[in-house]
Amino acid sequence: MPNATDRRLWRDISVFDGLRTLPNRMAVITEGAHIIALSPMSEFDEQLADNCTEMGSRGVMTPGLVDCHTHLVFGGSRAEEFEARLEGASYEEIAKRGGGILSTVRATREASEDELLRLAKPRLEALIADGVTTVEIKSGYGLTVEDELKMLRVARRLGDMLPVKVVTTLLGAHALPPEYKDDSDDYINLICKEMIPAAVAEGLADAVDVFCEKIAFSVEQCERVFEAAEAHGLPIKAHAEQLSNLGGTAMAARYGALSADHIEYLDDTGIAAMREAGSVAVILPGAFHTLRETQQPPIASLRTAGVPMAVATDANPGSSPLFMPTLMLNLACTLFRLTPQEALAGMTAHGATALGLAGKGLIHEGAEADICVWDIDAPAELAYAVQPGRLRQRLFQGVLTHGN
Ligand SMILES: N=CN[C@@H](CCC(=O)O)C(=O)O
Ligand SMILES: [Zn+2]
Repeated sequence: MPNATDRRLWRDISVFDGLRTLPNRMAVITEGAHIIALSPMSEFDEQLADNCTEMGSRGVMTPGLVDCHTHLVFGGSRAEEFEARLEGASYEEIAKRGGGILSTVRATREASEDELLRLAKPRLEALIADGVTTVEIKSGYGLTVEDELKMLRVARRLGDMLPVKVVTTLLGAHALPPEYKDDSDDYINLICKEMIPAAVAEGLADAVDVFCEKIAFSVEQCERVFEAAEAHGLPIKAHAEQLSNLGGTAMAARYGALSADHIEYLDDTGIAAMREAGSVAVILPGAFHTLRETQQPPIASLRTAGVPMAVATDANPGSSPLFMPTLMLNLACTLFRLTPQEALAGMTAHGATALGLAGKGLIHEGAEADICVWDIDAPAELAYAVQPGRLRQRLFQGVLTHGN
């Protein structure tokens, strides 16, 4: 099997470069962890093929997929809640009676770090098998300092043991834990004064996130969390405008949010604030689908405003128990009318920007060799059909981890 230092050559391949499909069929060469040549097949200099391992021809090359919003580390199952929703209970009603996120909190608190790792590994392997090379993993089901750190340690360990880049996000402000019932400001104090500093001290968090919603935290409370994050030098993101329009996105944009996620109820003020701040709109069709939402995110207005749109799985036990990134490409198109190119850019270049990794998720000479090659004829087919098994080859940091 070739190793990372070999030169590898693909011929006559269609390339989606992270933003668009290149007009010509291409030749691509990698060496070590980087792409060293990318040229139209018609201009390919055959001498460059010397000393290259031939990796095949035809098919489609994309950057490795970037899943920029997941909650992969959790205990328990919410199948019963799924059934309750089918019988008419809403996500908010279930949350208000102590189910929903809090039911996962109970199971996650009970699980050891090793147990959470054992449970999360196959979920992440499923994403990797569908082309993911960079993934974000949030905490948010611990809601004590120790349990949040436990989740983040699991996320870091997953990144150490599997061929994927893991970016971690502290989501202490995901739900109000029962022991702080009627004391939500005290819980926000705990996040600001203990949780964020502890996560920073252990190097466990790459960003800080909040759930700004009536069933979670107010705009003012989320702002306090962002102030603490800023004081510790951490970038911020927000679950905002998912179930109602509270204005959390505009506030997050004032703190330079990397992204605002869900945003079904986002209004023009919020869109303008995002454009101004350079925030990415993270579109989560899995949650929209699972919760049978009806309010569409304002795709056309985001497009007109030039706000970059990312697409992610939101893989989690409640609102999006869906662990298949390419399914999200399909849902983003069918539910929200993204074009297949927009959906793919959302899970490559724009997904990377939503993680503060602008420049990743692209194919060009000099780019890192995080690459997927798919057994399809055109990039749009990745969004058009929902069909496991099309990943022919996957390179992570130049190492071939799938195919041959
Ligand atoms: N919206 C809030 N948080 C998660 C849901 C988590 C859950 O239901 O367990 C989300 O992104 O959809
Ligand atoms: Zn989420």
